[in-house]
Amino acid sequence: MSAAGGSSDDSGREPSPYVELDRDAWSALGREVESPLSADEIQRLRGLGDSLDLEEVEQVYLPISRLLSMYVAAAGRLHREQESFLHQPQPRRTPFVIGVAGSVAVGKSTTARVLQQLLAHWPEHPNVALVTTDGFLYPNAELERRGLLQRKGFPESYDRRALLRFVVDIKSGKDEVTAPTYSHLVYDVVPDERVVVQRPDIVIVEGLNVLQPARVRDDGRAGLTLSDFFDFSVYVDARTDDIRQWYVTRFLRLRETAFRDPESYFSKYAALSEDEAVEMASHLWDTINGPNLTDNVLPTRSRATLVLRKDRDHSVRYVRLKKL
Ligand SMILES: Nc1ncnc2c1ncn2[C@@H]1O[C@H](COP(=O)(O)OP(=O)(O)O)[C@@H](O)[C@H]1O
Ligand SMILES: CC(C)(COP(=O)(O)O)[C@@H](O)C(=O)NCCC(=O)O
Repeated sequence: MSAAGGSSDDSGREPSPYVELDRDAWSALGREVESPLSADEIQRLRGLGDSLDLEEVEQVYLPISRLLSMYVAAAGRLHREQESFLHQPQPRRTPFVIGVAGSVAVGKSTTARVLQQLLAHWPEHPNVALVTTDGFLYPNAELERRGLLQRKGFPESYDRRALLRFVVDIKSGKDEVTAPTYSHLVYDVVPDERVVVQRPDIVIVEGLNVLQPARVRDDGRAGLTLSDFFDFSVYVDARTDDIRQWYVTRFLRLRETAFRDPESYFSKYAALSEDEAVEMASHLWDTINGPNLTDNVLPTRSRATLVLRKDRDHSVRYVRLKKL
Protein backbone atom coordinates (compact mmCIF):
# COMPACT_ATOMS: atom_id res chain seq x y z
CA MET A 1 0.00 0.00 0.00
CA SER A 2 2.59 2.55 1.02
CA ALA A 3 5.33 4.00 -1.13
CA ALA A 4 8.69 2.36 -0.48
CA GLY A 5 10.56 3.90 2.43
CA GLY A 6 8.32 6.85 3.09
CA SER A 7 4.95 8.36 3.25
CA SER A 8 2.30 7.88 0.64
CA ASP A 9 -0.26 10.47 -0.21
CA ASP A 10 -2.40 10.57 -3.28
CA SER A 11 0.31 11.09 -5.93
CA GLY A 12 -0.41 8.90 -8.92
CA ARG A 13 -3.60 7.41 -7.55
CA GLU A 14 -7.11 8.32 -6.52
CA PRO A 15 -7.02 11.08 -3.89
CA SER A 16 -7.50 9.69 -0.43
CA PRO A 17 -8.36 11.45 2.83
CA TYR A 18 -5.53 9.56 4.56
CA VAL A 19 -1.77 9.81 4.60
CA GLU A 20 0.15 6.63 5.27
CA LEU A 21 3.67 6.39 6.69
CA ASP A 22 5.55 3.12 6.62
CA ARG A 23 7.53 2.01 9.60
CA ASP A 24 10.80 3.63 8.54
CA ALA A 25 9.20 6.98 7.83
CA TRP A 26 7.23 6.89 11.07
CA SER A 27 10.07 5.79 13.31
CA ALA A 28 12.33 8.47 11.80
CA LEU A 29 9.93 10.95 13.46
CA GLY A 30 10.76 9.32 16.79
CA ARG A 31 14.37 10.47 16.44
CA GLU A 32 13.16 14.06 16.32
CA VAL A 33 11.20 13.73 19.56
CA GLU A 34 12.98 13.93 22.86
CA SER A 35 11.71 11.18 25.15
CA PRO A 36 9.91 12.62 28.17
CA LEU A 37 10.55 9.42 30.15
CA SER A 38 13.24 8.93 32.77
CA ALA A 39 15.19 5.66 33.01
CA ASP A 40 12.98 4.68 35.99
CA GLU A 41 9.82 5.27 34.03
CA ILE A 42 11.11 3.30 31.09
CA GLN A 43 11.71 0.47 33.55
CA ARG A 44 8.13 0.80 34.79
CA LEU A 45 6.82 0.70 31.21
CA ARG A 46 8.67 -2.56 30.78
CA GLY A 47 6.51 -3.86 33.62
CA LEU A 48 3.38 -3.28 31.56
CA GLY A 49 3.96 -6.38 29.50
CA ASP A 50 6.92 -8.71 29.25
CA SER A 51 6.69 -8.72 25.52
CA LEU A 52 6.49 -4.96 24.99
CA ASP A 53 9.62 -3.92 23.16
CA LEU A 54 11.08 -0.65 24.39
CA GLU A 55 12.49 0.18 20.98
CA GLU A 56 8.93 -0.11 19.71
CA VAL A 57 7.82 2.38 22.37
CA GLU A 58 10.43 4.89 21.29
CA GLN A 59 10.05 4.38 17.54
CA VAL A 60 6.27 4.12 17.27
CA TYR A 61 4.41 5.20 20.41
CA LEU A 62 6.56 8.20 21.32
CA PRO A 63 5.88 9.98 17.98
CA ILE A 64 2.16 9.17 18.38
CA SER A 65 2.19 10.79 21.82
CA ARG A 66 3.96 13.83 20.34
CA LEU A 67 1.35 14.11 17.59
CA LEU A 68 -1.44 13.77 20.16
CA SER A 69 0.18 16.44 22.28
CA MET A 70 0.10 18.78 19.25
CA TYR A 71 -3.62 18.08 18.80
CA VAL A 72 -4.23 18.82 22.50
CA ALA A 73 -2.33 22.12 22.26
CA ALA A 74 -4.23 23.09 19.08
CA ALA A 75 -7.56 22.29 20.77
CA GLY A 76 -6.50 24.57 23.64
CA ARG A 77 -5.75 27.43 21.23
CA LEU A 78 -9.05 26.97 19.42
CA HIS A 79 -10.86 26.91 22.76
CA ARG A 80 -9.35 30.26 23.74
CA GLU A 81 -10.15 31.81 20.37
CA GLN A 82 -13.73 30.57 20.47
CA GLU A 83 -14.13 31.86 24.01
CA SER A 84 -12.97 35.31 23.03
CA PHE A 85 -15.10 35.30 19.86
CA LEU A 86 -18.23 34.32 21.82
CA HIS A 87 -17.46 36.64 24.75
CA GLN A 88 -18.38 33.65 26.90
CA PRO A 89 -15.47 32.97 29.22
CA GLN A 90 -15.39 29.34 30.36
CA PRO A 91 -13.72 28.44 33.64
CA ARG A 92 -11.56 25.90 31.78
CA ARG A 93 -11.66 23.87 28.63
CA THR A 94 -13.15 20.39 28.55
CA PRO A 95 -10.82 17.36 28.66
CA PHE A 96 -9.36 16.12 25.38
CA VAL A 97 -10.95 12.72 24.71
CA ILE A 98 -9.13 9.97 22.80
CA GLY A 99 -10.90 6.75 21.74
CA VAL A 100 -8.85 3.55 21.31
CA ALA A 101 -10.67 0.87 19.29
CA GLY A 102 -9.87 -2.54 17.83
CA SER A 103 -10.53 -6.25 18.23
CA VAL A 104 -10.34 -8.29 21.42
CA ALA A 105 -6.63 -9.25 21.89
CA VAL A 106 -5.26 -6.85 19.26
CA GLY A 107 -3.42 -4.84 21.93
CA LYS A 108 -5.83 -2.01 22.74
CA SER A 109 -5.15 -1.98 26.45
CA THR A 110 -1.38 -2.19 25.93
CA THR A 111 -1.53 0.70 23.44
CA ALA A 112 -3.80 2.75 25.70
CA ARG A 113 -1.59 2.26 28.77
CA VAL A 114 1.59 3.16 26.91
CA LEU A 115 -0.04 6.29 25.48
CA GLN A 116 -1.36 7.19 28.93
CA GLN A 117 2.13 7.01 30.42
CA LEU A 118 3.76 8.89 27.57
CA LEU A 119 1.11 11.62 27.42
CA ALA A 120 1.25 12.20 31.17
CA HIS A 121 4.86 13.26 30.72
CA TRP A 122 4.22 16.15 28.43
CA PRO A 123 4.04 19.01 30.97
CA GLU A 124 1.04 20.66 29.30
CA HIS A 125 -1.34 17.82 30.28
CA PRO A 126 -0.15 15.79 33.25
CA ASN A 127 -3.48 14.30 34.31
CA VAL A 128 -4.34 11.52 31.86
CA ALA A 129 -7.20 9.20 32.80
CA LEU A 130 -7.83 5.80 31.18
CA VAL A 131 -11.27 4.19 31.18
CA THR A 132 -12.17 0.87 29.55
CA THR A 133 -15.66 0.31 28.22
CA ASP A 134 -15.97 -3.21 29.65
CA GLY A 135 -17.35 -1.68 32.88
CA PHE A 136 -20.37 -0.65 30.81
CA LEU A 137 -21.17 -4.23 29.80
CA TYR A 138 -24.44 -5.40 31.30
CA PRO A 139 -23.79 -7.69 34.29
CA ASN A 140 -23.83 -11.42 33.40
CA ALA A 141 -27.25 -11.87 35.05
CA GLU A 142 -28.72 -9.16 32.80
CA LEU A 143 -26.94 -10.54 29.72
CA GLU A 144 -28.45 -13.93 30.50
CA ARG A 145 -31.91 -12.40 30.90
CA ARG A 146 -31.52 -10.77 27.48
CA GLY A 147 -30.13 -13.95 25.89
CA LEU A 148 -26.80 -12.21 25.26
CA LEU A 149 -24.30 -14.23 27.32
CA GLN A 150 -22.74 -15.57 24.15
CA ARG A 151 -22.60 -12.05 22.67
CA LYS A 152 -20.36 -10.38 25.25
CA GLY A 153 -18.54 -7.54 23.52
CA PHE A 154 -21.19 -7.09 20.80
CA PRO A 155 -22.67 -3.56 20.75
CA GLU A 156 -25.96 -4.71 22.29
CA SER A 157 -24.16 -6.24 25.31
CA TYR A 158 -23.27 -2.74 26.59
CA ASP A 159 -25.38 -0.19 28.40
CA ARG A 160 -24.80 2.24 25.54
CA ARG A 161 -26.90 4.98 27.08
CA ALA A 162 -24.76 4.98 30.26
CA LEU A 163 -21.56 4.91 28.21
CA LEU A 164 -22.68 7.87 26.10
CA ARG A 165 -23.75 9.73 29.27
CA PHE A 166 -20.28 9.14 30.72
CA VAL A 167 -18.52 10.73 27.74
CA VAL A 168 -21.09 13.55 27.51
CA ASP A 169 -20.47 14.32 31.21
CA ILE A 170 -16.74 14.48 30.57
CA LYS A 171 -17.22 16.77 27.58
CA SER A 172 -19.64 18.92 29.58
CA GLY A 173 -16.71 19.75 31.85
CA LYS A 174 -18.00 18.07 35.03
CA ASP A 175 -15.34 18.09 37.73
CA GLU A 176 -15.85 14.46 38.67
CA VAL A 177 -17.22 11.62 36.56
CA THR A 178 -17.35 7.95 37.51
CA ALA A 179 -17.55 4.71 35.53
CA PRO A 180 -18.40 1.13 36.51
CA THR A 181 -15.63 -1.48 36.44
CA TYR A 182 -15.29 -4.99 35.04
CA SER A 183 -13.23 -7.89 36.39
CA HIS A 184 -11.67 -10.17 33.80
CA LEU A 185 -10.99 -12.61 36.65
CA VAL A 186 -14.61 -12.90 37.73
CA TYR A 187 -15.75 -12.31 34.12
CA ASP A 188 -18.42 -9.89 35.30
CA VAL A 189 -19.08 -6.27 36.19
CA VAL A 190 -17.96 -5.53 39.76
CA PRO A 191 -20.94 -4.32 41.79
CA ASP A 192 -20.44 -1.09 43.73
CA GLU A 193 -16.98 -0.36 42.40
CA ARG A 194 -16.40 2.66 40.17
CA VAL A 195 -13.40 4.42 38.72
CA VAL A 196 -13.37 8.11 39.51
CA VAL A 197 -12.13 10.57 36.92
CA GLN A 198 -11.34 13.96 38.46
CA ARG A 199 -10.50 17.05 36.45
CA PRO A 200 -8.48 15.23 33.82
CA ASP A 201 -6.60 17.00 31.04
CA ILE A 202 -7.00 13.98 28.77
CA VAL A 203 -9.32 10.95 28.94
CA ILE A 204 -8.52 7.80 26.96
CA VAL A 205 -11.63 5.67 26.37
CA GLU A 206 -10.58 2.18 25.29
CA GLY A 207 -12.90 -0.54 24.02
CA LEU A 208 -14.00 -2.74 21.15
CA ASN A 209 -16.93 -0.61 20.12
CA VAL A 210 -15.94 2.97 20.79
CA LEU A 211 -16.18 3.88 17.09
CA GLN A 212 -19.64 2.38 16.54
CA PRO A 213 -21.86 4.69 14.50
CA ALA A 214 -25.05 6.04 16.06
CA ARG A 215 -27.99 3.67 16.29
CA VAL A 216 -30.88 4.39 13.98
CA ARG A 217 -34.02 4.74 16.07
CA ASP A 218 -37.51 3.50 15.16
CA ASP A 219 -38.36 6.92 13.73
CA GLY A 220 -35.48 6.50 11.28
CA ARG A 221 -33.27 9.11 12.95
CA ALA A 222 -29.77 8.46 14.20
CA GLY A 223 -28.95 9.72 17.66
CA LEU A 224 -25.62 10.71 19.14
CA THR A 225 -22.76 8.29 19.47
CA LEU A 226 -19.58 8.15 21.55
CA SER A 227 -17.25 9.28 18.79
CA ASP A 228 -19.25 12.51 18.38
CA PHE A 229 -17.40 13.53 21.55
CA PHE A 230 -13.94 12.24 20.64
CA ASP A 231 -11.20 14.71 19.82
CA PHE A 232 -9.00 11.94 18.37
CA SER A 233 -9.28 8.20 17.84
CA VAL A 234 -6.86 5.34 17.31
CA TYR A 235 -7.77 1.99 15.73
CA VAL A 236 -5.33 -0.81 16.53
CA ASP A 237 -5.31 -3.10 13.52
CA ALA A 238 -3.77 -6.43 12.48
CA ARG A 239 -4.59 -9.46 10.32
CA THR A 240 -7.50 -11.41 11.76
CA ASP A 241 -5.49 -14.67 11.76
CA ASP A 242 -2.75 -13.01 13.80
CA ILE A 243 -5.23 -11.59 16.32
CA ARG A 244 -6.82 -15.03 16.68
CA GLN A 245 -3.38 -16.46 17.42
CA TRP A 246 -2.68 -13.74 20.03
CA TYR A 247 -6.03 -14.50 21.65
CA VAL A 248 -5.24 -18.22 21.91
CA THR A 249 -1.71 -17.52 23.20
CA ARG A 250 -3.05 -15.14 25.85
CA PHE A 251 -5.65 -17.74 26.89
CA LEU A 252 -2.88 -20.35 27.30
CA ARG A 253 -0.86 -17.93 29.41
CA LEU A 254 -3.88 -17.12 31.58
CA ARG A 255 -4.42 -20.86 32.09
CA GLU A 256 -0.94 -20.94 33.66
CA THR A 257 -1.64 -17.91 35.85
CA ALA A 258 -5.00 -16.22 36.47
CA PHE A 259 -7.17 -19.31 35.85
CA ARG A 260 -5.46 -20.99 38.80
CA ASP A 261 -7.05 -18.45 41.11
CA PRO A 262 -10.13 -20.16 42.61
CA GLU A 263 -12.05 -16.89 42.18
CA SER A 264 -11.51 -17.00 38.45
CA TYR A 265 -14.53 -17.63 36.27
CA PHE A 266 -12.22 -19.78 34.18
CA SER A 267 -10.80 -21.77 37.14
CA LYS A 268 -12.57 -24.82 35.77
CA TYR A 269 -10.32 -24.51 32.73
CA ALA A 270 -7.06 -24.50 34.71
CA ALA A 271 -6.98 -28.29 34.56
CA LEU A 272 -7.44 -28.46 30.78
CA SER A 273 -4.64 -30.02 28.77
CA GLU A 274 -2.90 -27.66 26.37
CA ASP A 275 -4.78 -29.13 23.40
CA GLU A 276 -8.12 -28.78 25.19
CA ALA A 277 -7.29 -25.18 26.15
CA VAL A 278 -6.43 -24.35 22.53
CA GLU A 279 -9.74 -25.89 21.48
CA MET A 280 -11.62 -23.89 24.13
CA ALA A 281 -9.94 -20.58 23.18
CA SER A 282 -10.51 -21.27 19.46
CA HIS A 283 -14.16 -21.95 20.17
CA LEU A 284 -14.55 -18.66 22.10
CA TRP A 285 -12.82 -16.84 19.26
CA ASP A 286 -14.77 -18.50 16.46
CA THR A 287 -18.17 -18.08 18.08
CA ILE A 288 -17.86 -14.69 19.82
CA ASN A 289 -14.81 -12.49 19.24
CA GLY A 290 -14.14 -13.36 15.59
CA PRO A 291 -17.71 -12.68 14.39
CA ASN A 292 -17.80 -9.49 16.49
CA LEU A 293 -14.59 -8.32 14.84
CA THR A 294 -15.92 -8.97 11.35
CA ASP A 295 -19.45 -7.71 11.85
CA ASN A 296 -19.01 -4.78 14.22
CA VAL A 297 -15.45 -3.73 14.96
CA LEU A 298 -13.63 -3.85 11.61
CA PRO A 299 -16.31 -1.80 9.81
CA THR A 300 -15.46 1.12 12.16
CA ARG A 301 -11.76 1.22 11.22
CA SER A 302 -12.05 3.94 8.58
CA ARG A 303 -13.68 6.25 11.13
CA ALA A 304 -10.47 6.47 13.19
CA THR A 305 -8.17 9.47 13.05
CA LEU A 306 -5.16 7.16 13.18
CA VAL A 307 -4.79 3.47 12.31
CA LEU A 308 -1.87 1.49 13.72
CA ARG A 309 -1.28 -1.61 11.64
CA LYS A 310 0.67 -4.36 13.41
CA ASP A 311 2.59 -7.31 12.05
CA ARG A 312 2.52 -10.85 13.41
CA ASP A 313 5.22 -9.98 16.00
CA HIS A 314 3.25 -6.90 17.21
CA SER A 315 5.67 -4.50 15.52
CA VAL A 316 3.87 -1.65 13.79
CA ARG A 317 4.16 -1.90 10.00
CA TYR A 318 2.51 1.38 9.07
CA VAL A 319 0.58 4.30 10.49
CA ARG A 320 -2.32 5.83 8.61
CA LEU A 321 -3.55 9.27 9.55
CA LYS A 322 -6.53 11.32 8.44
CA LYS A 323 -5.43 14.37 6.51
CA LEU A 324 -6.18 17.77 7.95
N1 LIG B 1 3.00 -3.84 21.41
C1 LIG B 1 2.98 -5.11 21.86
N2 LIG B 1 4.10 -5.87 21.85
C2 LIG B 1 4.05 -7.14 22.27
N3 LIG B 1 2.96 -7.78 22.72
C3 LIG B 1 1.82 -7.09 22.77
C4 LIG B 1 1.75 -5.71 22.33
N4 LIG B 1 0.46 -5.31 22.45
C5 LIG B 1 -0.23 -6.37 22.94
N5 LIG B 1 0.58 -7.43 23.14
C6 LIG B 1 0.16 -8.75 23.63
O1 LIG B 1 -1.00 -9.15 22.88
C7 LIG B 1 -2.03 -9.65 23.75
C8 LIG B 1 -3.27 -8.79 23.66
O2 LIG B 1 -2.99 -7.49 24.14
P1 LIG B 1 -4.03 -6.66 25.02
O3 LIG B 1 -3.43 -5.28 25.16
O4 LIG B 1 -4.38 -7.40 26.26
O5 LIG B 1 -5.25 -6.65 24.01
P2 LIG B 1 -6.74 -6.09 24.10
O6 LIG B 1 -6.79 -5.05 25.17
O7 LIG B 1 -6.97 -5.52 22.74
O8 LIG B 1 -7.61 -7.30 24.37
C9 LIG B 1 -1.43 -9.67 25.15
O9 LIG B 1 -0.94 -10.96 25.37
C10 LIG B 1 -0.29 -8.64 25.09
O10 LIG B 1 0.76 -8.95 25.98
C1 LIG C 1 -14.74 -7.94 28.04
C2 LIG C 1 -14.61 -7.97 26.52
C3 LIG C 1 -15.99 -7.97 25.87
C4 LIG C 1 -13.82 -6.73 26.05
O1 LIG C 1 -14.53 -5.52 26.34
P1 LIG C 1 -14.01 -4.01 26.08
O2 LIG C 1 -13.03 -3.64 27.17
O3 LIG C 1 -13.35 -3.90 24.74
O4 LIG C 1 -15.25 -3.15 26.17
C5 LIG C 1 -13.83 -9.24 26.06
O5 LIG C 1 -12.58 -9.27 26.66
C6 LIG C 1 -14.58 -10.56 26.36
O6 LIG C 1 -14.59 -11.02 27.47
N1 LIG C 1 -15.21 -11.16 25.33
C7 LIG C 1 -16.07 -12.30 25.51
C8 LIG C 1 -15.53 -13.58 24.94
C9 LIG C 1 -14.25 -14.04 25.63
O7 LIG C 1 -14.30 -14.64 26.70
O8 LIG C 1 -13.18 -13.81 25.06
